[in-house]
Amino acid sequence: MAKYTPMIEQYLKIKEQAQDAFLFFRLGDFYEMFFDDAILASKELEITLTGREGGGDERIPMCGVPYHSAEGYIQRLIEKGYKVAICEQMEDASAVKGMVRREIVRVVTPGTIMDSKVVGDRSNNYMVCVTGTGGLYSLAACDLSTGELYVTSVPASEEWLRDEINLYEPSEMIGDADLLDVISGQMPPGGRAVVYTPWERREDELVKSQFGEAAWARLEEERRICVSLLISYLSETQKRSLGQLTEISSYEPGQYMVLDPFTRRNLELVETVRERSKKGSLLWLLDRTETSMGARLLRRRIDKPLLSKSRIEERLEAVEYLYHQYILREDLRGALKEIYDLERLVGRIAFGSANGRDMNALKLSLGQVPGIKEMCGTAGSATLRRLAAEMDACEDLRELIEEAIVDDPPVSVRDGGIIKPGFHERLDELREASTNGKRWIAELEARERAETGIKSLKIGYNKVFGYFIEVTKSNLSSLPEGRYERKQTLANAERFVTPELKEKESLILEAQEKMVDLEYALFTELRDKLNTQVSRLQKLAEKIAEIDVYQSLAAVSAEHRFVKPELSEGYDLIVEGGRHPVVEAVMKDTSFVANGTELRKDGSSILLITGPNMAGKSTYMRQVALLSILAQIGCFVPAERAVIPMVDRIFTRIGAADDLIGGQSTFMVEMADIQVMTDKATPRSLIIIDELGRGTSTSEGMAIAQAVIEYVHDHIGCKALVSTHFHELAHLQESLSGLRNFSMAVQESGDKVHFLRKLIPGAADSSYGIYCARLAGLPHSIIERAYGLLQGLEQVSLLAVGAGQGAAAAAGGLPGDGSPRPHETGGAAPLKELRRSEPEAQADEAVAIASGTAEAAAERGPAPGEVIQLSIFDEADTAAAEHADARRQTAAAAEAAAFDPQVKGIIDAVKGADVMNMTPLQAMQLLNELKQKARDL
Ligand SMILES: Nc1ncnc2c1ncn2[C@@H]1O[C@H](COP(=O)(O)OP(=O)(O)OP(=O)(O)O)[C@@H](O)[C@H]1O
Repeated sequence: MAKYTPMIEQYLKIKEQAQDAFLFFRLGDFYEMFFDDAILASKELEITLTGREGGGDERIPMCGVPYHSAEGYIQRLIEKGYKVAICEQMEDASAVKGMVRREIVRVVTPGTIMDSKVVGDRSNNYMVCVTGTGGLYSLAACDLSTGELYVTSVPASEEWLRDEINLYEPSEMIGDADLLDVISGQMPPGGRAVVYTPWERREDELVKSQFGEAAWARLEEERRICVSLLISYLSETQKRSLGQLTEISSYEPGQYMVLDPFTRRNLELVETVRERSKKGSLLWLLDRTETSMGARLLRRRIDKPLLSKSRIEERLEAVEYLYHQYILREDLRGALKEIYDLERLVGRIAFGSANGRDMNALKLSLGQVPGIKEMCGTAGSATLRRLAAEMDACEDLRELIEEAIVDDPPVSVRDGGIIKPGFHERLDELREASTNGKRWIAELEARERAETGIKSLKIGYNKVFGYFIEVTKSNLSSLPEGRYERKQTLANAERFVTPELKEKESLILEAQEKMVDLEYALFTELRDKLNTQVSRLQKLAEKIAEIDVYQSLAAVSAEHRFVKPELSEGYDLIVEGGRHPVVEAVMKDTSFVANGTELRKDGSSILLITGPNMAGKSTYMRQVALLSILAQIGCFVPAERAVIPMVDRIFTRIGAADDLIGGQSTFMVEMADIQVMTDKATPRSLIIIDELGRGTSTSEGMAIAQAVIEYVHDHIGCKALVSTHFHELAHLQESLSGLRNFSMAVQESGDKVHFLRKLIPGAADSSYGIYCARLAGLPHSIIERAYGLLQGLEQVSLLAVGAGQGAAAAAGGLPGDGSPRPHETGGAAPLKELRRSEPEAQADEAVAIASGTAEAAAERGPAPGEVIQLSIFDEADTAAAEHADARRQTAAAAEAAAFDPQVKGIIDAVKGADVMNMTPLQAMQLLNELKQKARDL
C-alpha cells in the first residue's frame, strides 16, 4: 500500500470521520480537498483541479478555495445537496514543530446551514428526524436557524408520516433507515432536494441537559427517542452548544386539519402548481407581514389550520378588531417594519456567529417593542391585550447593547471598532495611547519636514516594515547624515526608520493589538450574556410574529372585502356569495362571479357538478376548500356570509396537478388517491373530486365514479363536491338522498359559448369540449372534423340511449336514471325530451327571468347559488333561442329517428319489459336483442 506523507495520512484519518461530506482541509490560507472530493468539487464548483505529491505512487488530485471566500463555495455545495465538513488547524502553525493538529469543527449540512442567504429570510429550513416504535411513527422537526423544535407522533401509516413531513418541506432527513427509504420514494416530485442520512445514535443526557429534566419527563417514550436522535445528530455535526434550542414543542396531529401534499398543491396553498412560485398562491395573497418571523408563522398557520373552534375564535377576534382599525394597523405595520429577524438573530447569538451589526439589529428591533406593546395593550381586542401582557420587552438587553456597541459597527468582530468609547476604562486608555501615538507621528512628520526642508517627506505604514519615513530620490541629498537607517528602496524613493520612530511604533502597535483583543473579549462577553437570555428573546419573537400575522390577515381581509366566518361545531357548510380569493385577486376587473354553497347533512351533502370545460367548476370547488381553510386558520373569508363547520381533513383529487409519481398512470394515481380517501375520510371531512373517473374507458370510468359517489354517500357521509363529464351520472340524485345536481351555466349565442360562471341547480348536458379546443387554437380542419364526428356519434348514441337505458336498468346494473323514461312519455316526444337537458331548460328559464316572466322563474324553487344576476342574461333572449347549427341538426335527426317504426319497435320492447321480474340472464338476452335491432336500423 502506498505510504503517504504525514499530512496526507492526517487528512485520510480525518476524512474517515466525514465520509458523506466534502472535507474542507485547512492548509494555511486555503481549504484544500484531495482525492475523489477534489475531483467532484472541481466539477461542482468549477474550480481548477490540480495535484500534489503526497508520498503515494501517483500524484494526488487536489483543489482548494481561499478560506476568506469559502462561505460562498460551501453554500453552493449545500444548495446542491452535499454536506461540507470543515477541518481547521487547531494550533498556531508558527508555534508548533511538525504537524499542526487539525480537527473537524463543524459539518455544514442542508438542514443545519445558518446562512439566511441559503435558507431564505421568509421561510424556514427544517431538518426532520423520523423513527418508528410501538406502532407509531414519530417525527421531530428542527430549524436550527430560528431555534424551533417540534415533535409529534402519528399512527404507523406511511401516508400520515408523508403528510406530516411534507408540511415541513425539510431539506434534510435523518433517522430509521427503513423509514427514510420509504419516505424518499414518496416525496412529491419537483419539491426541494432532500439529503437523507440514516442515524441510530441517541443521546438522552444531551436532551435532558439541553431542555431540562422536566421537559424530558413530559415527552412520551417514542418522542424521546426521536428528539434524542435528532439532538445527537446536531451535536455531532455542529460540535458546539445549541443554545437557540430552548423548548420542545410537542403536538398532536389531531389538533390540526389534515392536508396531504397533493391537496396542498392542488389548492395552491403556498405555491402554484405550474410555476411552483409563491406568487399566485394563497400564502402570496395573505402575506402582508412586515417581519420575517411573521411571514414564517403565517406559512405555518396555513399549513396547519386548527380544529378547535375556541382557538380559532381567539384569532378571529384579533383579526376582526384590526380589520376595523385602519390607523392602528398602519401604526403597527410601521413599527413592525423596523424589526429585524429576531429568531435568526437569536440563532446566531446562540451559535456564536453574531457580529456587531447583528447586535445593532437586535437593539433597533427591541427599540420598537415598547410601542407595539403599548398599542396592543390598549387595543379593544382581548387577544391583542393578552399578547401585550405576555410581551417581555427585554429593555435590559437593549440597554446592554446600547451601552456597549457603536452605532455603525464593522462586519468583522476581530478588527476592533465595535465597542463604544466610555464603555470600558482600560479600552479607553489603550485607545488614547494609540491615538496619542498616531498624533505624535503626525507631529514628527511636520517636524522632520521643517528640519530637512523636504516638503514631500512623509511618514507611512505597511504591515511588513511598520512605520517609515519616505523621501524621494531627488531629495536624498538634503537628508542629514547618520540619523536615518535605510529600510527599503523603491523605484524613485527610499524608506528610512529612526530609533525614536521604532520605539513609538511598538507602543502604538502594542496598544492596537491589545485594543483589538480587548474589544473582541468585551464583544464575546456581551454575546455570551445575551446567549443566556435567548429564550426570553425567542418568546418575544413569537409574540411579534403573531401580531404581525393578525395585522396581515386583517389588512388583506379589509382590502378584499372578506367577512368574518361564523364557526360552527355542526355539519352544515353554508356560504352566500362565495369567491375564490386568489382568482378574484388576480382578475384585473371585478368580474369574478360569486357563488353560494350549501352542503347540509340533510339533503345536500354531495354536490355533483356538471358543466362544460372552462366553465369554472374547478375554481368553484377549490373556492369551497379555501374558504374552510381560511376560516380555520383564523382569517376572514371572501363571501357575503359563511357558516363554516370544523373540517378535519380535505381531500382533493384534481386533474390539473397530476403527479405521475414513479411512472404511475394518471388513472392509477387517481385510484390511489381515492383509496386513501375512502380509507381516511370521516363525516367531518371535505372531499373534492374533479372529473372523477376519467382516464379509463367511458363505461368503466362512469361505473367507478358512481360506485365512489355511492360509497361516499352511504359509508362516509362527509361533505363532497364532485365534478364530472359523465352527465349520465345526474340520475344519482334520485337514488341518493344527499346528492344534488348542479351545473355551471353557459349561454350559447350563434356559434359562441358564453361562460356565465354561475352555479345553477340541475345537470348539464354538453361539455363544449370541441368549442374549447377551438378556443385553444386547434386547426380549423380538426375542429370541423370533430364536429362532424360528434354529430354522427350523437345520432347513434341517441338511438342507443333509447334502447339501452331500459335494458341497462333491466339488467339490474345501474340504478334508475334521472332522465324522463321513454315509457313515461312515449311517442315522438320522448327522444326530444331526452335531448332537452336541464341546462337548456335553465337557459330558457334564464331568458324568462331576464324578460320578466315571473311564472317561469317561480317554477324552479330557490337553491344555493340561485341569485343569478339579471344583467348576465342581458343578451340571452335572442341567444338562447339560437342553438349552434350542429346541435340543431342533431336534434332534427333525433326527431326524424323517433318516427322510424323500427325505433318505435325498440322502444316498445323496452317499455314492455317487466324489469322487476327478470333474471339477470333474461335482461342480458333482452339487451342483446335490442342491440341487434339497433344494429339493423
Ligand atoms: N366565478 C368565476 N368568475 C369569473 N371567472 C371565473 C370564475 N370561475 C372560474 N373563472 C375563470 O374561468 C376559467 C376556467 O375555470 P376552471 O378551470 O375552474 O373551469 P373548469 O370548469 O374546471 O374547466 P375544465 O373542466 O376544463 O377543467 C379560469 O381561468 C378562471 O379564471
